[in-house]
Amino acid sequence: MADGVVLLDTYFSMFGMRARLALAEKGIEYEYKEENLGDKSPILLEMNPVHKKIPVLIHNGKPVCESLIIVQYIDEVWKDNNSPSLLPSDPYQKAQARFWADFVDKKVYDAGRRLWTTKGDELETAKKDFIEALKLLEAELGKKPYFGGENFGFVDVALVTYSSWFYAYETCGNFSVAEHCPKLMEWVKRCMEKESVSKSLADPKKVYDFVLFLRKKHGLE
Ligand SMILES: N[C@@H](CCC(=O)N[C@@H](CS)C(=O)NCC(=O)O)C(=O)O
Repeated sequence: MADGVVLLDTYFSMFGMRARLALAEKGIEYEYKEENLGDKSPILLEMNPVHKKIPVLIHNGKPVCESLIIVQYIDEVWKDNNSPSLLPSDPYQKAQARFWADFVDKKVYDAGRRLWTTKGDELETAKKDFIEALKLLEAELGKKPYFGGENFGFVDVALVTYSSWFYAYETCGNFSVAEHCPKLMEWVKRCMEKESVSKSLADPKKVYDFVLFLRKKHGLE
């Protein structure tokens, strides 16, 4: 494998988008390789033999796996680039940022997935869980412009990629994020004003078409 930076990814992945976004924030040039998860490439299997999942960041031939670990790696390796650090230097603040990013992975991902893979009572529970998780995040954001405070940071990267799935979640679940969490939607708009964010996130309409395709495949439509 040649030197440099390669990202194994898929367009629709909120995890892959985190890596794209962190690389964009730091202004890193890289080779993008779109994976077909139905027919995984030998390089993906070689670089992530444990989970066999995207994203994988390959830096000078060496793989880094798991999106939040990739974002932290990018933040540490390219810390002298012109953008501020994504993670705070204070150990307590850093622990808090990691806590909320972990919360996103545990609660938002799980409830979000149930929003487009279930029906009836299960869907109602998913909706309740999803809104509850977003409300907790909205409270954590408080009056700050970003989760990172004045600067866009680690939790912002972890969560904002989900916003490209909101339209699909809302349509499948028949609810509105803005109605329940207006401040969080203002934060999404604020983040989208950053070029690093807008260019890294998938088009919500395309995400919805993709979700419809998966729902048909699994007999949900
Ligand atoms: N915890 C992982 C999750 C990555 C993940 O679930 N990737 C999915 C695509 S969104 C994948 O590669 N799935 C392939 C598979 O499960 O076989 C991360 O944060 O990177």
